[in-house]
Amino acid sequence: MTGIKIRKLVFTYPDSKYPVLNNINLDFEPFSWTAIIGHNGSGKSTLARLIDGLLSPTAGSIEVDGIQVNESSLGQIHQQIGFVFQNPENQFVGATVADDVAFGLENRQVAQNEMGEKIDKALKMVGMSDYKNTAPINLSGGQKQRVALAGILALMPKIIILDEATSMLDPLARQEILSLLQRLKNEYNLSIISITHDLKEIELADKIIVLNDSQVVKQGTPSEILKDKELLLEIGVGVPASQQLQKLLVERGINIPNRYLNLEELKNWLKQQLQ
Ligand SMILES: Nc1ncnc2c1ncn2[C@@H]1O[C@H](COP(=O)(O)OP(=O)(O)OP(=O)(O)O)[C@@H](O)[C@H]1O
Repeated sequence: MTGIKIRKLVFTYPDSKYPVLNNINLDFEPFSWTAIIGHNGSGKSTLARLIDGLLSPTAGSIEVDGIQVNESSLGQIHQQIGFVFQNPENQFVGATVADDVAFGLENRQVAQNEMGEKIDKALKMVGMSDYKNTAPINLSGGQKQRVALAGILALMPKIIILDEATSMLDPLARQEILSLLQRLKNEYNLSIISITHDLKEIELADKIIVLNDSQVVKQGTPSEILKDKELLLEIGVGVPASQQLQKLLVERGINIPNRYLNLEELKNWLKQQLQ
């Protein structure tokens, strides 16, 4: 079980007067998908870096799976957490896809005779076995993110943090990588934390955390958060198309359910009404 417990967390960058995060209390349930949303500069990436121990809290505490995140526990924490960033190009170090996946394993000093099997398994998990000997530079954006993911999965983390990991992908590649992550999460009991501005990605979460003005201003399920149009506009996420359509239907006097419906649910509801 890998949950994360954050208590009274404060973080101020050394050259800044004001905290980026101020008195944050949060729980991330094990095996869950949590989306962190908020406008640019609201502290989402900073929070992720604090969870991974890349930054140290100014005050307060973070526990990952019962282990306090601090300098002496960094090795243990990094074994549990894998990061996927926005631009996969920045994550590549190997001349081939296989070399690249090997990099993290080499850092962990995995024995040479176990390496091949682990690389093959990770590439199979992300559907990239056929590209083992390809140079990463020759892959599409979606394929690059799959390889970056394989490099992380080879290390068998329990938590994957996606820091705007799908933001550079086209809609199809984005959908593919999100479906892959959903499948992997269920198959391997992973916890996912996704920092995102993308509504499709937000909808996948079990829980959404909204950051604003260095605080957690709201937490809830996608249906609770995505029907709050004012909040979504304030943090620059935009209002889901289904919500805009729902509003239009209500204005036309159509008696539509008073809860959040995603596009698929709205389509099905309309179909039923028209039968
Ligand atoms: N290394 C740093 N030193 C000083 N200030 C920083 C540093 N990194 C980030 N900041 C500041 O901290 C605030 C939060 O940044 P952070 O990257 O966590 O926000 P974010 O919500 O992830 O933003 P975005 O959506 O644009 O990625 C911003 O005001 C940013 O300028």
